Amino acid sequence: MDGRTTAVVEASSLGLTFPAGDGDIVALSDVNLTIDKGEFVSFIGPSGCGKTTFLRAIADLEKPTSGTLTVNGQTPENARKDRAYGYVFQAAALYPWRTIEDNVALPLEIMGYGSADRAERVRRTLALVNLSGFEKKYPWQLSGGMQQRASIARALSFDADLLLMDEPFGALDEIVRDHLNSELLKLWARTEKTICFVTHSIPEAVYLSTKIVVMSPRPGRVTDVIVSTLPRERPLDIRETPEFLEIAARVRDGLRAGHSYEEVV
Ligand SMILES: Nc1ncnc2c1ncn2[C@@H]1O[C@H](COP(=O)(O)OP(=O)(O)OP(=O)(O)O)[C@@H](O)[C@H]1O
Repeated sequence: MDGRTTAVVEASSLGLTFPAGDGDIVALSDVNLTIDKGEFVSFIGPSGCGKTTFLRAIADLEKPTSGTLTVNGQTPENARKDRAYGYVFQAAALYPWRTIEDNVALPLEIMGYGSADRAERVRRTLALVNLSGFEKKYPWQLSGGMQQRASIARALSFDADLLLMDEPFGALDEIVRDHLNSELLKLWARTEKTICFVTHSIPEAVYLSTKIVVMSPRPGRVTDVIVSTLPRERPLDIRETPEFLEIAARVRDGLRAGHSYEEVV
């Protein structure tokens, strides 16, 4: 961070095209977006609108083909080298032969943290996601929701300020998802991380976010950016309030406007 800006992610006229044999695929086109420190930003839109590509570009896993993208005021490559982000995938992607604590410690091992520091960080991050006491278990001994919490702990273990989460709760049933949503909000409040979160769920996006980015496909672009008027502290029953439903309706309208039903098979 250069001290002049609080922008964690800044995209300006960002475009990203994948070359393909039968014509290029424009995954992102003219994306302009600022994500400030401490924001919780959700990306919502139909399949193929470029949500994952945008997250991967922030993480320096894809290279933009036009425009500019900065992360903490730096190029994505330098931000990656600075360990600016933790990444949480849809599947927990834990190694089955490693215990939960050894899974969480893995990035720390790769980054060369000493064993005492590793142990302390594993203890602290497992406590953050309410998994204290499960250190010695193997992933298959935990429920899907607990596995996903372990993968969040792994992403948090090296203290990155930015957390990139690609549909982390998409495969979980609704009750577990509700629970993890409210836990994630508490974790966000406690840690003051900046979170970029991909989802297909309107209620999830509205419940979690300070800002909702609505995207549409072909080419992938941002069609609406909704700044939430909900308070930061959100009990689950906030989802029944008129204010919540109003934001959800605006997201739904944005999704409808960008959706071509003819192309759905
Ligand atoms: N490595 C790649 N090579 C070619 N095309 C790609 C590649 N990665 C993504 N695409 C294409 O880019 C577009 C955007 O993909 P992306 O995965 O970002 O969409 P998404 O909004 O995350 O979709 P979903 O909700 O299904 O995960 C899609 O048309 C996809 O097929």
